[in-house]
Amino acid sequence: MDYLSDERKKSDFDVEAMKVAWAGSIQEFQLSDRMAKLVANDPVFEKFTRPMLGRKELLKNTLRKSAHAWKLIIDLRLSEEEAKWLRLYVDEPAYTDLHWGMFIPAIEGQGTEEQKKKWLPLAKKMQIIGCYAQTELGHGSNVQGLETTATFDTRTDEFIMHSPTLTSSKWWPGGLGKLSTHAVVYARLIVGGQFHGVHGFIVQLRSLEDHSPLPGITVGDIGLKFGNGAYNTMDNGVLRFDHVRIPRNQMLMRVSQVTKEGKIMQSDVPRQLIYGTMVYVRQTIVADASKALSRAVCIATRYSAVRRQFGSRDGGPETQVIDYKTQQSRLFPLLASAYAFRFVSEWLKSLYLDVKQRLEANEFSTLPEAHACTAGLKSLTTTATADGIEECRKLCGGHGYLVSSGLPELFAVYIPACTYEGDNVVLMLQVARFLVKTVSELGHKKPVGTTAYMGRVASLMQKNSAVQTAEGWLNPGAVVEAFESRAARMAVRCAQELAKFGNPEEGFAELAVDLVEVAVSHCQLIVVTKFFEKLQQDIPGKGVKESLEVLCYVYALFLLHKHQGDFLATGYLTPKQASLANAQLRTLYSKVRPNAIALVDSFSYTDHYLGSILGRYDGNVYPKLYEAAWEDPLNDSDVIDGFHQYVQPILKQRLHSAKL
Ligand SMILES: CCCCCCCCCC/C=C\CCCCCCCCCC(=O)SCCNC(=O)CCNC(=O)[C@H](O)C(C)(C)COP(=O)(O)OP(=O)(O)OC[C@H]1O[C@@H](n2cnc3c(N)ncnc32)[C@H](O)[C@@H]1OP(=O)(O)O
Ligand SMILES: Cc1cc2nc3c(=O)[nH]c(=O)nc-3n(C[C@H](O)[C@H](O)[C@H](O)COP(=O)(O)OP(=O)(O)OC[C@H]3O[C@@H](n4cnc5c(N)ncnc54)[C@H](O)[C@@H]3O)c2cc1C
Repeated sequence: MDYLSDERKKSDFDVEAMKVAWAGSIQEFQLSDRMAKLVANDPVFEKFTRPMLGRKELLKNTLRKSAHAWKLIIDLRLSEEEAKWLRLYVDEPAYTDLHWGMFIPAIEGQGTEEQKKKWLPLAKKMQIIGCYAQTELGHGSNVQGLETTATFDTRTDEFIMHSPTLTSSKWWPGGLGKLSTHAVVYARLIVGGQFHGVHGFIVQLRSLEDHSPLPGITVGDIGLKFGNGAYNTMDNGVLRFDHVRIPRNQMLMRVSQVTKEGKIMQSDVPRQLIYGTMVYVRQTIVADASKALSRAVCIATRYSAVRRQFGSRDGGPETQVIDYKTQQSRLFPLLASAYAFRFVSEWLKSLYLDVKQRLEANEFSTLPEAHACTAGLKSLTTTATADGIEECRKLCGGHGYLVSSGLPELFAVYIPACTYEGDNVVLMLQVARFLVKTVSELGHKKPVGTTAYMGRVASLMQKNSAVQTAEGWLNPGAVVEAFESRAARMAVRCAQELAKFGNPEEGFAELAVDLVEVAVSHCQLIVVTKFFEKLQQDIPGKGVKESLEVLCYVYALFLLHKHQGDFLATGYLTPKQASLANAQLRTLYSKVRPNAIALVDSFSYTDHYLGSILGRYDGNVYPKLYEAAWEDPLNDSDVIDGFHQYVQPILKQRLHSAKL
């Protein structure tokens, strides 16, 4: 029985076509759909018991699933794209993520041709397992502050890897604790007693025979992390070196080379390329944000249509909570954000692929913008997604707090995304630096790409919004101009404040809070612009483009409402215009309402992937919640183990004193 079938009938667009729009293309949709079904129908990938497993069982279970996934990849000859979808739907962080997601990309981006030829085939056949060992106990954000040393010994043509202090212990790398045989280790290069910056080195950690740590290496897991199950399927590790020797050719040498004689040779490649793996991963994290948020939103939307509270008339049914305006005002902007992040991630991927191609051809001019976009959008989307998942939990009331809602584990797995791959505030400060630089160069350098609007700064500073009616806000030009003006005005104002400081670094530190707000406004402008640009494309299917248009305006006007202080303070909007935008937003929520279930169905998530009783496709929530309760191990017996030992004596004492 489909309890949501009435809801599904209300929609006015072609859901199958929307699935394709969400996936990006028919090929991508089919590929993803095939992998989703493959995983959902395979009992090895069951995940309901995960939160109840102890750490050792949990990790062993993850190893079993990873081995099974690898077998499927080999047996079914899955392509790399298919394998990525398979990984998504298996839905369990594992050591293999860092192997494929960071170790291999680090060698690809920073290794010489010779190094790639040697290491990549081994890694791609998984004959070695690698991780990305950058962060230390004492330093994560400040990469130049890392303490691990790699000292070149000209006599033996080797580097000596050493951890001179407790704080230099590598700390956090995923896959390091128990599984990796190798790591790309970031360390201070010391040649002839001189420090030559931080570089990556390929270091073998464990024997390929019996997996025991090699001499001089101390390695282990850093311990339990937030939440049951969740990220505890990953062996985040600690690593120390005691004068471990590696051959010279295991320093990744695309950026700088050390010769046998101990000479440092700089190639034309900028040193920032050492940070290149982070640019790649941040871009993938933006795509993951849309997946995590859409998943939470799908659960909360379906449940909001099933759940009824208050409002019964003449004994009729109560009101579906999705019909409360307050519920809509919390849920629909998140639904719109999921779509917005999906489309901006599509754009970011194409930007990244373009930069990658240029880097391969030794063309580096677009690297700073790629860094700013990946850092800023990673920060913006992960912050919004982490907050959004928690909001979805609240939108599901008490039942959202049950593990069987799927939301607690999703939240616990997701929130470190605000920290890993760059703390979100630290990353926004990088964007701010880029913007301040752009403003300071306006006189002699034409801004391009995502900062092109700064080239029109004079008019953006003068022109105010012309919107007169609520309908007036349904105009891409009006909306984009509002976001451009806000971002440009905030950036210029901040740059003017900065100029008052004799020492720019002092000014940057003092104005950091304002600078982060400038960076956020710039990143929001990117997301809004890319959503409107997406709508310029051919999007087939009845009503699909129209529904996306509604979501695009919801996303933009919700942000405008939330940050109306910025829009008003910069003088671009009047209070009347801000309130017209809010009125339009209310109207838009009413347009979303009949399509809400169809819009989340368009993510095409299987019940296995959602892992949520509240978000079941058929809406059959209550019987399934009731059934699931009885599957809890506490309900194996009517009288709980420990009752006779610890509780009964207390009860007896009460009876005894009652007699007195
Ligand atoms: C066939 C089978 C296939 C099977 C497939 C399986 C599929 C699995 C795939 C899974 C895919 C993906 C999964 C990925 C899993 C992810 C899980 C996450 C794990 C998390 C990993 C980590 O956290 S790794 C550690 C990350 N650490 C950080 O991010 C540190 C943050 N700090 C920094 O980035 C920097 O230090 C800093 C940006 C803060 C810089 O500070 P500082 O001011 O000191 O900088 P510098 O002086 O060094 O340099 C400043 C100049 O450099 C520019 N800059 C800075 N960063 C970059 C960059 N990244 N790129 C380019 N340029 C950069 C900066 O702008 C300055 O420039 P100028 O102003 O011009 O000088
Ligand atoms: C689950 C997980 C997996 C991870 N996986 C890996 C991995 O595989 N490999 C790896 O190398 N690392 C990994 N990390 C480490 C991760 O990359 C770092 O934790 C991250 O980069 C943040 O650095 P930090 O811990 O030093 O934070 P800190 O920099 O110490 O941040 C603490 C606080 O200080 C603030 N702060 C710091 N600097 C500034 C500044 N300049 N201005 C203003 N505020 C500032 C931050 O905003 C934050 O609020 C992982 C971390 C987690 C949680």
